[in-house]
Amino acid sequence: MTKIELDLDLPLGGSFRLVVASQLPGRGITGIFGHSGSGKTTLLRFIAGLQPCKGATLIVGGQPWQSGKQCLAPHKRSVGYVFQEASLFPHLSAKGNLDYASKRAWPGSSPLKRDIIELLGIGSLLNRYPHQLSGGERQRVAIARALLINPSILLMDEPLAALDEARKQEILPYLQTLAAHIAIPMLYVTHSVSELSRLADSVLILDKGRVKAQGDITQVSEMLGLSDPLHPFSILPAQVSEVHPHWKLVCVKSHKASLWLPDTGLAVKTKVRLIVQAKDVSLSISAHQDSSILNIVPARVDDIHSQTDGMLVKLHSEAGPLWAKISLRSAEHLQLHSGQALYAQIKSMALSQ
Ligand SMILES: Nc1ncnc2c1ncn2[C@@H]1O[C@H](COP(=O)(O)OP(=O)(O)OP(=O)(O)O)[C@@H](O)[C@H]1O
Repeated sequence: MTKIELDLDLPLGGSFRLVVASQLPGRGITGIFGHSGSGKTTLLRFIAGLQPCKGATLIVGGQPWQSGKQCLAPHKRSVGYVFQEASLFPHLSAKGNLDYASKRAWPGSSPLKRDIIELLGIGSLLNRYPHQLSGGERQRVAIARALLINPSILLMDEPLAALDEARKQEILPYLQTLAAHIAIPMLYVTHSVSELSRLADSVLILDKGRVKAQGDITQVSEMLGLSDPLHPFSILPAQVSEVHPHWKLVCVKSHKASLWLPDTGLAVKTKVRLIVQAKDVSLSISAHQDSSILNIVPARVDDIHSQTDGMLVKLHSEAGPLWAKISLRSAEHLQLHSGQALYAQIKSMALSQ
């Protein structure tokens, strides 16, 4: 496994310093998340050898890329890099771009070219030139090209940021399939929580150059959910337990609760993540039987934060940890207090597979 060990303290112009001492998983997608200017791109550039940092340590799969005085030059690091804009050679077809990479592949066992082409669904595009491809197709070819050099790590810096929503939705399933099939670590920089919740197994959250949290996405979900304090949300891991064709609903089990969602064709046992916006959770003292809301779960108040536009309530619910955003009037009406037992009504939630 190509585990990544990082230890760097990098002062950059002004008062900004990037300080990271972490170990990142050797497989799957690790999301690098943080506000603009938090140091995400600088971290990828350091790993690629493009951003020098004296005294830092970087061990990739047991190989020291930087340690003490030793520092591998960028061209000696087996890194695949995918940027926001697909940087394909415009004078080469998609196939020409891929061949360029395979001729320069690092030695060692690598996935087959035809498998990478298939995983990214670009077989029918090979004879086209970059200007004849859509943004999403160009990006899929760019990812294939980055993988064909047989890298030890794939670095992706906001690879979907330049695409419209429809193109993003088109490319996400390919990235999910890649992560499941390619046995190298992929570091994925993004501002998008929905991309993170859909793709990342583990997350490193940067804040002003420091690691604010790191771990499995469910371990850091509370921090992620508060990354925009005005629009908090919760991430709940769940699994489809039942499909109900008559109601056109599926039932998912999240922690101890069973929640109902519109049927989008998911099979029983499919693992999903639910994103629940705090504004979509309301609270009641009793479990209303006469409500059209499908999902009502017992909960206990953990904490209450006063915000400019209402109260943010941290709940321990049968579906897992939940944030609810309610008005000050409702909080007073419910006589809200820590430890109080009540019911959380989840009005809607997004599902990412
Ligand atoms: N070569 C440099 N010299 C001086 N300062 C730099 C340099 N490169 C980056 N910075 C500063 O370091 C900080 C982190 O930049 P970085 O590009 O890593 O952030 P980011 O999290 O990727 O931001 P964004 O999401 O906007 O792309 C910023 O304040 C930036 O201005």
